[in-house]
Amino acid sequence: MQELTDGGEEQVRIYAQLQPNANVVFRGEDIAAGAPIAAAGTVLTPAHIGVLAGQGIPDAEVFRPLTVGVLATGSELLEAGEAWAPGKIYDANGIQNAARLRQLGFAVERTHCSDDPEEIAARMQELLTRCDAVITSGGVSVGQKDYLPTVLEMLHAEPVFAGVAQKPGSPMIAAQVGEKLVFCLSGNPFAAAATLEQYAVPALLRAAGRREEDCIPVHTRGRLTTGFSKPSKGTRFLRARALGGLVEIPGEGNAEAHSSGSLSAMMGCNCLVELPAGSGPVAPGEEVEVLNFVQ
Ligand SMILES: Nc1nc2c(c(=O)[nH]1)N[C@H]1C(S)=C(S)[C@@H](COP(=O)(O)OP(=O)(O)OC[C@H]3O[C@@H](n4cnc5c(N)ncnc54)[C@H](O)[C@@H]3O)O[C@H]1N2
Ligand code: MOO
Repeated sequence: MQELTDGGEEQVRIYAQLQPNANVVFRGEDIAAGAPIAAAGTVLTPAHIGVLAGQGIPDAEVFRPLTVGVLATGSELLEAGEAWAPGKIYDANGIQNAARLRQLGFAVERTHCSDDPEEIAARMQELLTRCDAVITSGGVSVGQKDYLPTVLEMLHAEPVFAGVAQKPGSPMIAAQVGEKLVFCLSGNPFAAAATLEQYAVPALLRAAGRREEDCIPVHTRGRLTTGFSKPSKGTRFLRARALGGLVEIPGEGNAEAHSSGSLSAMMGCNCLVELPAGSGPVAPGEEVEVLNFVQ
């Protein structure tokens, strides 16, 4: 290296002993000839694409991106931008679920409809003809206008499971219409977001061709920097931010920030904290189970 000389042009004094092959990059040093670059089912990151291009490989065989139909149900729903009227709320679930699915590489067709079983069935049928799977929100519980169970029967859906023993999102339903998966999530916005991560995202990513271990939220343990004041009779999932082994539950001192109907505390969160059935309040310094959102 010229920094290890006196810089002489005609005669040069070299200050360091040369080592054979020092500072030489050998052919095949980065990737040996014939070595696999990525196993089947690997998500191609910019680094994978860079390595492929560096080997002169212009294209790679990939799975077809799946299209997911996102249907928000509820006669109270308005599209953001529409004029508000009494009794109405803006559709947050549809847009949030669609954005999350797009972030994971899915194509999305999004729409919303009223609490009318014929209309829900028609919209779901349309989405099923064009999409590989459908995610709905709202109308899954036992209220008079909760028609999703009826609609699934109308479409001769095969149940996969109905109900999950947790808060939030307990009344969700997973079913198959023909070969296609349908997830009917609760209308409460945080319940929809949490169960999308826990149940729909892993199944859809697996169907899209990802390796199984890359489809499931990774479980880690973390130490709380903030607490949660309510006891948990059943299994409870809280939205949280995990970084470097520390976990912050947002909205400290305000358990209502964690109600299924509140969404804003979800901003900036990257995981769910699992509080087992029968837990009391949790305090800073305690260790908790963390489910990291799939990247
Ligand atoms: N008798 C019982 N009632 C309820 C039970 C139960 O076990 N027994 N479970 C409760 C739980 S837990 C949940 S979760 C909800 C789920 O109900 P639905 O899925 O039928 O949800 P909706 O009533 O349609 O909506 C709930 C809430 O969320 C609002 N919402 C709906 N869609 C959207 C959207 N796209 N964007 C924003 N907000 C939305 C809706 O207006 C309601 O306020 O059932 C309980 N009941
Ligand atoms: O499951 Mo519900 O989301 O607890 O309100």
